[in-house]
Amino acid sequence: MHVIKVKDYEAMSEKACDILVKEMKSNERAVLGLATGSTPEGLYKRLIEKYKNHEVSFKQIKTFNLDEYVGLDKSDKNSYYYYMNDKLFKHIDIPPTHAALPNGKAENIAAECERYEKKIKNAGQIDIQVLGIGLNGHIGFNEPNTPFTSRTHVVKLDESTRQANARFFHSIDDVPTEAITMGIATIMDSKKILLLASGEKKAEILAQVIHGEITEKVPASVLQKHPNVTIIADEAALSKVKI
Ligand SMILES: N[C@@H]1[C@@H](O)[C@H](O)[C@@H](COP(=O)(O)O)O[C@@H]1O
Repeated sequence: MHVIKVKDYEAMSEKACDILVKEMKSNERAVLGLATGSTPEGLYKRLIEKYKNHEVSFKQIKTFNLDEYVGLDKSDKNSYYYYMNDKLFKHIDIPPTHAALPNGKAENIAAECERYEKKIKNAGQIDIQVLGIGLNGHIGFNEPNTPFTSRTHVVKLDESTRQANARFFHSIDDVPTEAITMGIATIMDSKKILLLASGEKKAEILAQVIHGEITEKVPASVLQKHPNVTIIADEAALSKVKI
């Protein structure tokens, strides 16, 4: 794992943007894996700037998001579909058919998981997968004890994850109980992985991910086994890591 320590959230976003732009410049048909949450918002703002300054085009880029809540409509402000459209897609020239998320409103969720996994496979490998990290070490919505061999599947969300994400909803009762997520093996198939972390509240879990045992109890610890992982984290998030 290559760890890049930066000063703060802005510097993390800047560095992540540089890496994605470099990838898109070297391969205009790059396949990007994208994440939601607060962490990548600064990255998306910068990518929009780069697009507006004609430095990059997304016309031939394909994207796959990690996850989506089950049961939320695309028009629901808390769906990841809405988030991605609002924070990135509607501001750039990506063809809507190239920007994929799991469909959390599919009638048959199991079939939807299979369809999504196949769609990723058909696009070839994901060139760079962007990840945030949950406080319990989840990546995508792969909660602790998800098998490392998992493919896209439906998950029951941890109470701690629902609590952590409740800030976006009216109340905790409105937070969905299930989600569709790329599996850990799906994520590990990516050629490169970029894990972003900012803030003191990520310090404990990040230390476990970098120095701890590789265990399904800490889903992100699997990244130690991936040949090309870059962690970009700020000083606060790395405050418990010796580097
Ligand atoms: N499913 C998402 C994850 O993909 C994300 O990494 C995590 C951390 O979110 P944040 O970046 O807001 O800390 O939250 C959610 O649960």
